[in-house]
Amino acid sequence: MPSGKIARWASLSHPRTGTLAKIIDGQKLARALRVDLLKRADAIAARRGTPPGLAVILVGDDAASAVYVRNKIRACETAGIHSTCLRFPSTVGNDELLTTITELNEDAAIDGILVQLPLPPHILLDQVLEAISVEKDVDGFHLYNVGGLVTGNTIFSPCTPYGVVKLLESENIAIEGQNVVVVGASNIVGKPMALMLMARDATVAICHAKTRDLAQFTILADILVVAAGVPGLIIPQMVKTGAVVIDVGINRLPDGRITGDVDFEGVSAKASCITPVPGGVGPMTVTMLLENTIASAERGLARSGRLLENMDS
Ligand SMILES: Nc1nc2c(c(=O)[nH]1)N[C@@H](CN(C=O)c1ccc(C(=O)N[C@@H](CCC(=O)O)C(=O)O)cc1)CN2
Ligand SMILES: [Mg+2]
Repeated sequence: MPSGKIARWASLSHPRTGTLAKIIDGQKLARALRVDLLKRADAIAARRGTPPGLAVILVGDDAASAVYVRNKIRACETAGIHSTCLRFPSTVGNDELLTTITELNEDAAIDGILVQLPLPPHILLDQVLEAISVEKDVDGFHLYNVGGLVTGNTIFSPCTPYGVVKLLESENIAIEGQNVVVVGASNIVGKPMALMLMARDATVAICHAKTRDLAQFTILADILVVAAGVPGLIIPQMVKTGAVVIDVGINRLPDGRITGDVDFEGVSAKASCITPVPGGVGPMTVTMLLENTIASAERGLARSGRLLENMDS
């Protein structure tokens, strides 16, 4: 059961058409998915003698990044993934990062590599992301994988939008033919989210900081995905009755608590389904990182199996 305030709303809620939205519990789904991930990781370890491996590169001393990385490392432990965190001071040179990534690309025990964002401004972000082997790019930030979202050839989907798709699927929420409005056009959430939903035949509009009269778009959304980084941006008047509302925002309040981009209590009275913050999309982001890492290891095994077959024939 969800805890605290979430539990109070969950107990009052009823599906889809009621006056209080159903709360989509990302924590619960993440826990359920990790049971299966652990089985897949164990199967990989049994076949190749080493568990799936993830390398995380953390640069500088951003407190939030350190927390996210710690959570990823802990999540790996629960899913049978071996993880290693390589920490660098904020003064690290671009070349040192590139050398490290090259070594990790060649390391057979490492199936996934990610560079925690944001990076200090002197680091050439594009160069660093492009240095990661596309086959180990478990964040899905490499240009090849980003481009693959357009053409349907991506190897890894970026974790946050992938988590949103899983949440929608878990609730049997139809995507095909639905009007989707994505608020926020970042490279790591808004843009890939829009592409992934287009690939599932939704009609998608992307709004952003320069959009005039945001409400005229959001009010049309059957599914509203909000990743703007503006606390309380979405109020009930901006939401169609019965809409599915996915809040990807993570904003830290002065008292240390985190809140999303959606007025949760107000919008819950209008939406049919809604994700809370925390406990909605966030836990799914980390779970999809585990999924991508395990999928990478499975693909590696399939490749080496094919190689052996070719040598036999
Ligand atoms: N290399 C990457 N950098 C960043 C990513 C990313 O996917 N890859 N995304 C964000 C940060 N992030 C993961 O890295 C992330 C942020 C928040 C959560 C999360 O679980 N949030 C919880 C609340 C946590 C809290 O209380 O602080 C929730 O919403 O329930 C997961 C992952 C930017 N950088
Ligand atoms: Mg959340």
